[in-house]
Amino acid sequence: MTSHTLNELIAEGVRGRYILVRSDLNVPLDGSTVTDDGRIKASLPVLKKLSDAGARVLVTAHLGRPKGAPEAKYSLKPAVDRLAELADFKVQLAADTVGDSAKEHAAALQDGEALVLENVRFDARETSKDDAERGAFADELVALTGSNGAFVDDAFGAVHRKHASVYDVATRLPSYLGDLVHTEVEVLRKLTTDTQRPYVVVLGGSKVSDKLAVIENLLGKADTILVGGGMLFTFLAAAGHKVAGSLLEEDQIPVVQDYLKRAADAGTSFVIPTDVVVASRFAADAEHEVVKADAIEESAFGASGIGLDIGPESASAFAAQIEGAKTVFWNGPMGVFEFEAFANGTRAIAQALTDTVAFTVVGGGDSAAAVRTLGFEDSQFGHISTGGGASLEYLEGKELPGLSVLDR
Ligand SMILES: Nc1ncnc2c1ncn2[C@@H]1O[C@H](COP(=O)(O)OP(=O)(O)O)[C@@H](O)[C@H]1O
Ligand SMILES: O=C(OP(=O)(O)O)[C@H](O)COP(=O)(O)O
Repeated sequence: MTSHTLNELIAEGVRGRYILVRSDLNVPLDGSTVTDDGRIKASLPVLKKLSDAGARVLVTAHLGRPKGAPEAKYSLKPAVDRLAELADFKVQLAADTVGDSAKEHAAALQDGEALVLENVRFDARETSKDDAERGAFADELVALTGSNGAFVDDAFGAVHRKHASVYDVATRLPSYLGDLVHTEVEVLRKLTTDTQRPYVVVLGGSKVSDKLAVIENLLGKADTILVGGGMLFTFLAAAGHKVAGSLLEEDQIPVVQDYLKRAADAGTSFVIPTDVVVASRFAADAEHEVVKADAIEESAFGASGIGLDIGPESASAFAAQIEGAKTVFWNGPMGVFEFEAFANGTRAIAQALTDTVAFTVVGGGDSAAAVRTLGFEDSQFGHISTGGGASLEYLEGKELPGLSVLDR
């Protein structure tokens, strides 16, 4: 990758210029409280560097997956409030993304100040598959930078998204690689060019179809894939088991059956949980019990039971695999760790990663939040990446639109 860097932009001079920065401020919230500010802290250095150099910083970011229209629960306000607390320069939030509020606040911005535009995904054009629609939105974002603007992509967690604020703005402005993206890519490059084996990949979380797609290119690259979190139920269903009310992507069952068929020839083995924690409902205080993975419907909750964590036997089996590994990449919590009763699987995996001598990388907003919430320190892991899907797609060897668009 031979992109222009933020330091080159600073050397060119940014005082008084509008610099558009894509950050990843997609943090977990409990109501309006940020429960893990890791991504905000990781985004701050680039914003500060630009502020210190006198730029007028326009920040774009997304939060959650709103459906292309404003929705109060997806406002960036909690994230921006936290950013403003941490920053030693003025940070404001516009009430819209490219509307009157954004234009007025941008026009009033002083050197060294930052304005965060409201959630880019409040506009359906941000994520459109139609190039012209995304382009029109990108034009409106770029117009806020006046005649001498530039773009810095610092949102590592979103580099795998061909979205207007990630990709299309970079085709319209002189564009630069942010320091966070640079650091993340350097670590992952090392992991892919000099992979020490056995190489174990642990997958979980709730973005099931995104992550199932990634497995295609991990076959043959990873020695072992440990399957937990929401996706494990699609694996169980693919093996012919009933999963009651658990998260299930029915249309992905044939895809998983195909992976299972090809795994041995590809030299990759899957480890699927043998026991699961099943709950009566999706709640912190739900009744729950451990059952065999092939007997989920036989729990006390019958067909309405929901699998919310891997069981203790599976957690031990996963930990043993991790103990024997030389490289471990982990994305996606093993269960609904936000509820203490269903955090044990995730805790066991985090513990195994901290106990092993292997090089360990944890990727993903919620995975990083999980290890911190459960009391682990960042320094106990080889690297904590701000991007889950992004780092998985990098490890797959896929071209990432947010990176390739910055290539000179
Ligand atoms: N069995 C499960 N059922 C429903 N949700 C789950 C399950 N296991 C894990 N999750 C949820 O997955 C979410 C994180 O998923 P994801 O966004 O894919 O991870 P990351 O942000 O680390 O990439 C967590 O909020 C967690 O509660
Ligand atoms: O949270 C994110 O990704 P992750 O859960 O894979 O770490 C990024 O902010 C990207 O969000 P998206 O997966 O809704 O595009």
